[in-house]
Amino acid sequence: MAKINFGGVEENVVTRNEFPLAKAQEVLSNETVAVIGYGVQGPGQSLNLKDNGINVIVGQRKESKTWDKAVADGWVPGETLFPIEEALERGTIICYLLSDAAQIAVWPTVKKHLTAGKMLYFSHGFGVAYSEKTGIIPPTDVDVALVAPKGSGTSLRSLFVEGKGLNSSFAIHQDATGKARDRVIALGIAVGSGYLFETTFYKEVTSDLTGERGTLMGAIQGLFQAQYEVLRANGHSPSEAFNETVEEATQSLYPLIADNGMDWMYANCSTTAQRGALDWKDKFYAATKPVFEQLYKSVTDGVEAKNSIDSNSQSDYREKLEVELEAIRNSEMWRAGKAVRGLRPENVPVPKPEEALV
Ligand SMILES: NC(=O)C1=CN([C@@H]2O[C@H](COP(=O)(O)OP(=O)(O)OC[C@H]3O[C@@H](n4cnc5c(N)ncnc54)[C@H](O)[C@@H]3O)[C@@H](O)[C@H]2O)C=CC1
Ligand SMILES: CC(=O)[C@](C)(O)C(=O)O
Ligand SMILES: [Mg+2]
Ligand SMILES: [Mg+2]
Repeated sequence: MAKINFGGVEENVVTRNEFPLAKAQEVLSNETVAVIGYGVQGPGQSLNLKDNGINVIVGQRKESKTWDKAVADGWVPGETLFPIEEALERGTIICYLLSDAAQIAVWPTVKKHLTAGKMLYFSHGFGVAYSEKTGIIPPTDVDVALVAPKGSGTSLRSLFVEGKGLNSSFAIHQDATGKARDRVIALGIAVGSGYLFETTFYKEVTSDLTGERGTLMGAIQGLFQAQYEVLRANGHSPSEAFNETVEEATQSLYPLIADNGMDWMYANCSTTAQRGALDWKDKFYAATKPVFEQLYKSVTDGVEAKNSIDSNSQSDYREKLEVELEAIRNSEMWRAGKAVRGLRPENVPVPKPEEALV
């Protein structure tokens, strides 16, 4: 493992240099990796594993949209695509990539097929860390570990195809065979991770629930909406408000942060912007820090896990979700956003020269 200094704190990480793909292929050479679930992570991880030369099969409910998607992606029924129970039977490593709520429902079936020496793999600490709520308590004679890609399965696949990779955490909950560490790191490399950092199931779930409710998803919509509404209430057009709130962020300034950090983004904006941003950042920090503290407590108190399980286990979960997403989609801000995206130069057809002259 490489020791890397992150802002003054040394951590052990694994990169493709210490653990090349060839080593991952060797570690997994006698395994059948069964990816259970073909939602968001399932396709990304299974296709990357396959393209990396790993023996992988997919287990998915028959007669579901995602079964059809798996077939469209090249998985062959009866050869590499099976109903869940058959895949569980065939797999020596079970990648449990159903939604966290579905993992609770299907657990009794999974447990039946966890014979000694197999590995149970997750991409979230949820099921095991909240075992008193989920009932997921693996038998003691199997390895239990996780690789949690820090991003959507959609990006895991698209970055892999571009020759890049998402960073992932990994954790070992149970090492029954003495090989859990090699197995999980091999899987982490083979699913297309950038670098891997070590954590525990509990730390993974508490940080992940915080991040997605916070800056990654929840906070960002709240922040965008608040600024957009203030601009609109003061007579700015939707186009102006959307460009100053979202489009400039995602198209120009956030990619600069991604490339070289916040100070570099500031340094590449005007002196006027720099002064204002430096003056106002502390006010936003002070306003939001208590909310993040409240959020973290809600996570560690188990409230967030309970809310997720309660709502995601309902049979009409998808319909209710669609109503809430529809409300966001239909808000003026995101309708304006759709129009703005449509006007990006790459989305505007180039007129033929004679038309352009008219
Ligand atoms: N969505 C993402 O990009 C990320 C997900 N994760 C974790 O990865 C795991 C998988 O998450 P997603 O890919 O988002 O799952 P998902 O919500 O897309 O669902 C995956 C599959 O579960 C199946 N399913 C749902 N209910 C079922 C039931 N009752 N019986 C049988 N199958 C059922 C669906 O057909 C689907 O193929 C979770 O632990 C999640 O927290 C981790 C990082 C990112
Ligand atoms: C994409 C990801 O890692 C999230 C936001 O934590 C999730 O989908 O659960
Ligand atoms: Mg998450
Ligand atoms: Mg996450």
